[in-house]
Amino acid sequence: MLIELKGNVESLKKSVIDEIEQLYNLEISPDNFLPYELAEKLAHITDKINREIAVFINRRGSIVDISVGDSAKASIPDLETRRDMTRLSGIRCIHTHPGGDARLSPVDISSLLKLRLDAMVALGVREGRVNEIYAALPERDETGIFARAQVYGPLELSSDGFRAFLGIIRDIDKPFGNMAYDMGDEEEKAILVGLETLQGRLVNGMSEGQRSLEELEELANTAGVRVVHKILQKRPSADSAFYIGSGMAESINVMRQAINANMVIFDDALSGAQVRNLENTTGVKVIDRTVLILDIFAQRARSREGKLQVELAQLKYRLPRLTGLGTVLSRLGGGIGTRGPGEKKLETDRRHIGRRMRSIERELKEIGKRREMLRESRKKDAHSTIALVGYTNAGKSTLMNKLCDAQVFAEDKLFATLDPTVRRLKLEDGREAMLIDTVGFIRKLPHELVEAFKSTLEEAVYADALIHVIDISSSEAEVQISVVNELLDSLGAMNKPVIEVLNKADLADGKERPPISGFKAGALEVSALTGQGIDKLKENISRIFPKEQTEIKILAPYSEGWILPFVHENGRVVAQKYEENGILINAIIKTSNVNKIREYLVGK
Ligand SMILES: Nc1nc2c(ncn2[C@@H]2O[C@H](COP(=O)(O)OP(=O)(O)OP(=O)(O)O)[C@@H](O)[C@H]2O)c(=O)[nH]1
Ligand SMILES: [Mg+2]
Repeated sequence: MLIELKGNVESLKKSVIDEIEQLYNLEISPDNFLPYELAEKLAHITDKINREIAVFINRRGSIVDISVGDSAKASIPDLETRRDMTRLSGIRCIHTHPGGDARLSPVDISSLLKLRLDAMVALGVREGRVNEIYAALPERDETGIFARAQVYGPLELSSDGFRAFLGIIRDIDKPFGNMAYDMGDEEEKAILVGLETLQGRLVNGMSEGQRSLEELEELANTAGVRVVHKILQKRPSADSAFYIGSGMAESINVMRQAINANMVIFDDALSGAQVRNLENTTGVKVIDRTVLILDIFAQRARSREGKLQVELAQLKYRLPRLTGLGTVLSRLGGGIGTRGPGEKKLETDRRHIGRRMRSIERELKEIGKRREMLRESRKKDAHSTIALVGYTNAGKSTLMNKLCDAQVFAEDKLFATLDPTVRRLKLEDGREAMLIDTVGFIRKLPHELVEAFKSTLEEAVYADALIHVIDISSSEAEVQISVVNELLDSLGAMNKPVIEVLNKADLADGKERPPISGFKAGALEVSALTGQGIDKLKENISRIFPKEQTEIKILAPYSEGWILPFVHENGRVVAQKYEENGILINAIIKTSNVNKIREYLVGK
């Protein structure tokens, strides 16, 4: 399967294509201008096929493109959009000349300047070896334009000079004079695009399409992208080729040049073909809501399990869309959509993806088993478990901190929590429950993510009860409630007591609350921030576990050797003391088990 190989490849043997594709896997250190291994491999392949191969490398050392045939045909038009015209593209081209003569052709030089490459390097190949090397670096003219080239050569592969090139390139690339240019050339500036397909109900004067787009902006901000424009197109349904109308796609191309945007983010999941078409027409990187959410998760995942889950979701999403995202994204070399958990670059090779997915799934299964054992041991502890669920940013973690006097990370950003966190919750009557903080929900949550986070989400499925945290200050509360309920339902987590909590009541204080429905009459107003309503909430929590556990004190005679193991098995021993006539045990056990040892109870 050919993924990113371009140019004249039809007549190549499968084995050669494989060999060329393997080049993508080469580890290239950012300070190695011309890796020895790469040069040797290129020479070897060139000798076999008797044709030019061009490899494009960015400054981080990633190969962003490979093309076979004539280097002049190796077009990388998207480089234009990457940076200001007064700066270099940050990409160098290393290509071969079969026949041994490495002198650069006029076409080589004009490609260098036209594409504002960092360097154009030619390897003359003779009998499978690098015979000689020529390299050209661009130079600015008086006005700062890259109009000339400085040619170096003939050089040898072992030459130390190559190392110096990287420094020279950095110097050349320094901003010229007082030319105005955007310091944040790595900053991602996006146009957001949504669809208004159905004439839904207006909430606070906004349609569902508008509100979803607002949320997309929040997601973009969370991911570190600046939103420079938002478009909502009214259409009866999404276009299969472009999602929006093709005319609209073309006008986005004009618009993004005018306002200097370097990416377009769509509010729904796009197919690979749609991404490809949209990227071709708009001339910039195109991503969708799913990629954005996955990117946020990738940035935030901390635990091994979380990281694996996110990577798996990313790969699942990517696999059927490789032709779309694979080409342009990888060429652009970075940013949203290319990051894996921990800044790892995502795999773009289909076979590798398959292999990686299987290995992640295996490891996750192992971790899942351990999680299950943990759950079992909690059960044995006779501890009831309560899971905090709710829309992202509703205040789940803040509430957990208040209830348990804990210091769980909470932040006014989406998806602050990814890993389920467990804390002990002391109830007024001395009993204890385990409180579990979970990942927040969001509308249009990518199903790849739900799938991958199943074992994490299962914490909610296996909990004895749920606390559904609702941000009552949000104008979106109603939609958020139904999104959460639907997701819980689909996970099969609804068949248990649910306490609904209307959080952030402090913000609504004094203000008329918009009429919101969708929650139960008994829903409790609280503020996780000020503590308002928290005691009442604790009472409610105690009430849903009617004496499931009881604290007992017994004296087990030494003749009744079964008692201590029985208590251990069915509860949690708080203290035990060996006395003259037996073992004095303090324990918390399930109420249903008290009868079996009732005759040994000693007061309370
Ligand atoms: N005014 C006010 N702000 C609150 C209250 N509860 C939480 N917040 C704020 O809301 C923001 C989100 O809180 P988190 O506790 O991180 O929300 P979360 O539900 O855990 O969010 P995710 O983990 O991202 O799903 C934070 O800035 C909190 O300070 C509240 O009762 N009143
Ligand atoms: Mg949280």
